[in-house]
Amino acid sequence: MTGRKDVHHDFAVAISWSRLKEAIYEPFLNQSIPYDASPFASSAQETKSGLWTGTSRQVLVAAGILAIPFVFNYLFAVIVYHWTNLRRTKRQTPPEYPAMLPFVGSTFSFLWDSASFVKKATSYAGKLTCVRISLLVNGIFLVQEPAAVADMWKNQCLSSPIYVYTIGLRYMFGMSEKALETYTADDSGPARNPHPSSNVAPHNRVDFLTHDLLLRGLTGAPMLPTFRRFQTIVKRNLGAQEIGDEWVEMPDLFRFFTKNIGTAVLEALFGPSLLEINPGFADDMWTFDQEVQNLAKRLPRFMIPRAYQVRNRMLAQIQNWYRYAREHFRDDEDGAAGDWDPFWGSVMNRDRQKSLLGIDGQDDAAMASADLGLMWTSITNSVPSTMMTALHIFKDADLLSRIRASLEDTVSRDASGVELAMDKLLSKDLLQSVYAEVLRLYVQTYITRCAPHEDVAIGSWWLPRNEVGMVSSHVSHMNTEFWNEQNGKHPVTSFWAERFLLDPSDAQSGPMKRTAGDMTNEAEDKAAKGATDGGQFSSKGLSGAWIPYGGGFGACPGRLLAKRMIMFTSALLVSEFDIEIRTPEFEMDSSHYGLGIQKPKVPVAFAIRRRKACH
Ligand code: HEM
Repeated sequence: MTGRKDVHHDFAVAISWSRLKEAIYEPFLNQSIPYDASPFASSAQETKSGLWTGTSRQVLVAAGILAIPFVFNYLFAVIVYHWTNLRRTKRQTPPEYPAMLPFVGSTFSFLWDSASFVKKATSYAGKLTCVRISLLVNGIFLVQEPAAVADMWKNQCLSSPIYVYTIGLRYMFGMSEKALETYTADDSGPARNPHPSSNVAPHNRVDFLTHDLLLRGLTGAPMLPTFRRFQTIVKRNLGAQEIGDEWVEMPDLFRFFTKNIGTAVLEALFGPSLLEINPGFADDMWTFDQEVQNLAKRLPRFMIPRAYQVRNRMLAQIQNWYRYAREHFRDDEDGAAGDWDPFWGSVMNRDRQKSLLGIDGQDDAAMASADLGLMWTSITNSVPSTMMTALHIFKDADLLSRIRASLEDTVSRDASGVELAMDKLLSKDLLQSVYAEVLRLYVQTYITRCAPHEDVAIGSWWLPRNEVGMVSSHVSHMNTEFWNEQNGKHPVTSFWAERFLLDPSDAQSGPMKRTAGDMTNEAEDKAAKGATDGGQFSSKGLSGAWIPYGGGFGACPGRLLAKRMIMFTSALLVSEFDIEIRTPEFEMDSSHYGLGIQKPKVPVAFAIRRRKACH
């Protein structure tokens, strides 16, 4: 027995080949010892356990031998990683983040522990950096160094989201491989002029055509009519709720928002017909949203049947809508239907039909996948962010009364109801700061770029040609090197309504961290007294740091509409209703990390009543 222990001990201390051989062969040798002549086993039971010990040790040792190349490989990767970071030269490719398992690389950590893995992988010596992570199929570059992120937005070659489009359309929104071929073949870029090295036919420039239609539809002339529809529908939806002077208890704030605000987003953008002919569509959207991260992880149908069922149902409902709208919509040669009609909603949808169906391989089914993506993006980002803005305001009585006071010159009422002057509302400092802080705190999205034709300089690194660069908004938003935390009083992980208010005479104010050297005497005095006079909303200098909407030419085309929807809805609720939050403490859910905005993990109960001042 002692001899066996020694073998184990020696193996652990020094891996010597002769000992390993001995350890592997010994159990076989033991098997040949006659039962009754065995010096070790005195019973059948003991023989069995002796054999078991031997076999398991053999397996362990064999595994140990097999692991040796992996261990060396890992150690080598660790050395290269540190070497590259410590001896950085200008314009080098970001180093590979060491991963124990070859082929699989960091896949499991990236998919199942994203928040902490991405945070860990993208910081070196306490600062944000750029790094390559290897995944099952290929690798991606995580880009977090602020200068590199800012360059991602500036460089026209990096403005195409086509890579993430193809991934999203294939795995999340169910587009067929045939239709996807045009997407994967398009290397012409999203700009009006195609990349000089690209040979894609003009009618197949799906990247440009999609982006251009979205920009025109969501930031151009049709945006305001869409927003006005949204205002009318929200007021109609809230008016239809049975809420009077008495408190009404409700179990789930998110449900309240999906019902009243989510349907308003859908109806304003896509018209009432979509929801009228598919009464379950809005609810299906939230079921789909619960499942979408499983689809993004590429889990097969038998593991997540509900995800595939709800997706199929929604794709069929969208195609129903096309048929209905085609049958009922009438326009004349002057385009009298204008920017909005009840069948297609925004003119953008009519234009998308005309343009996108002309692309090779596209049909109604492919179009439905693209529209499901657009619908999901528009509603699942704006509803939770509106809810979190309102929730923070109503949770804090002092903040609520300051916001109410600031909105006094914005609200007017007449016989037809309440009106909010949007030009004034959009420039309210405190409300803008709350909105910006909510997006900073809760948006957990990846912004993905790829330059198919050339290597691109990002900060002091190179992003190689045809490789995918990805920025996590959350990592940038939690950068303690950048954000002002007022010496720990307002950590980046917590909500601070005034974070984006800059008072020039107060060096402790503003979104960015400032050093003591920046302070004037007056500012030092104020800081010592802890005084703040408010200040003005400021987003100056935040281009590589506050990135809830991505950035540059590829930035979210819905951002202007989203800001209007969030600020309008919050202001409307604040001026028309009292809300008491009954579940003040809750955890936020990070399970959608990379795909959008956090929501509370549990239903947030609340009570609501119409404000007496509003009658
Ligand atoms: C708070 C709300 C929202 C947030 C945080 C958000 C965030 C984002 C982000 C991070 C991107 C990627 C941008 C990039 O690659 O640089 C994006 C893309 C996009 N967003 Fe938004 N979004 C919001 C609301 C909306 C709304 C309301 C719409 C539609 C009405 C919309 C439509 C889109 C579309 C269509 C894209 C893809 C754009 C393209 O590829 O050209 N988003 N959004």
